[in-house]
Amino acid sequence: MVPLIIDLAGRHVVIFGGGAVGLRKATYFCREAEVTVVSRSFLPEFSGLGARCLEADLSTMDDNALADLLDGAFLTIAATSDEEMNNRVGRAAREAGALFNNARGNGGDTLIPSVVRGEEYLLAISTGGASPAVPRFLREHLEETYPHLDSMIRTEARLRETLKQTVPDQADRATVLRAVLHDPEAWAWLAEGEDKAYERIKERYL
Ligand SMILES: C[C@@]1(CC(=O)O)c2cc3[nH]c(cc4nc(cc5[nH]c(cc(n2)[C@H]1CCC(=O)O)[C@@](C)(CC(=O)O)[C@@H]5CCC(=O)O)C(CC(=O)O)=C4CCC(=O)O)c(CCC(=O)O)c3CC(=O)O
Ligand SMILES: NC(=O)C1=CN([C@@H]2O[C@H](COP(=O)(O)OP(=O)(O)OC[C@H]3O[C@@H](n4cnc5c(N)ncnc54)[C@H](O)[C@@H]3O)[C@@H](O)[C@H]2O)C=CC1
Repeated sequence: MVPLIIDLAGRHVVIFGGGAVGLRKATYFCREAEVTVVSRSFLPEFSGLGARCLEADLSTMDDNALADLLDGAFLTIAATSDEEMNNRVGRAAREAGALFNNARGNGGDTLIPSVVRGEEYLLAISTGGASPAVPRFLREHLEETYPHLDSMIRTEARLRETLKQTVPDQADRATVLRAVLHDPEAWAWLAEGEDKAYERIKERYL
């Protein structure tokens, strides 16, 4: 498997299962895709989420009706508690040419990672399905360890532009940028405010 970062604006994501897992996946995709959730029951949190909710039971749905639901879908997710039904959705998704993620059952061709996101970065973490508790642990660890990562990225970007004009050798520029990243005081300054930190970093390194 290889990681991709995909713009889902205007794409259709169809999720089966209105429980806690379906809700987590729907929340994840609702921020930019058009999401339809199909289930025989829905947790109350689905109202107000912005997803289209269709009440239906897969075990009484024929193959044509299932294919109709998947028509034009970019990604299909099976998150019901019924493994057989999840696998059936997977077969239908393949026929419809949609990507498929299975929350339980035969693995699909797509995994949903843990995501650490800031204004300036996005990290996706996966164990390839081996131990989903680990990506969550790492996400929480990174969020706690680097609360000022956005500020550091903006500061490095500013510094990089300045260095390009003042330091002719590329290797020397890279050394400064790496040194700032490894400087615990630089991180501490960033916690107190970005502009002031930038000035102090310039004083120390330029
Ligand atoms: C294969 C995969 C398919 C898929 O759903 O995409 C899958 C499958 C399963 N997960 C299960 C359980 C748990 N899942 C989590 C958490 C997350 N699971 C996610 C992804 C994935 N889970 C895919 C591969 C991920 C990878 O690459 O490693 C995350 C990253 C993203 C998301 O789902 O949003 C999200 C963290 C989000 C975050 O917080 O950052 C926790 C931890 C917790 O909630 O505290 C537990 C309990 C602890 C445990 O069991 O490990 C079970 C039931 C096992 C059982 O019955 O015992 C199955 C089914 C099975 O194994 O058969
Ligand atoms: N991938 C992941 O991250 C995780 C996966 N799981 C697994 O995912 C599955 C779903 O977990 P939860 O959401 O907690 O379960 P849940 O039981 O709360 O929700 C299941 C949903 O599927 C619907 N459903 C079941 N059979 C259906 C059918 N025939 N037709 C239409 N809808 C149907 C139910 O109405 C319900 O809304 C479980 O099998 C669980 O073991 C559990 C934890 C994490």
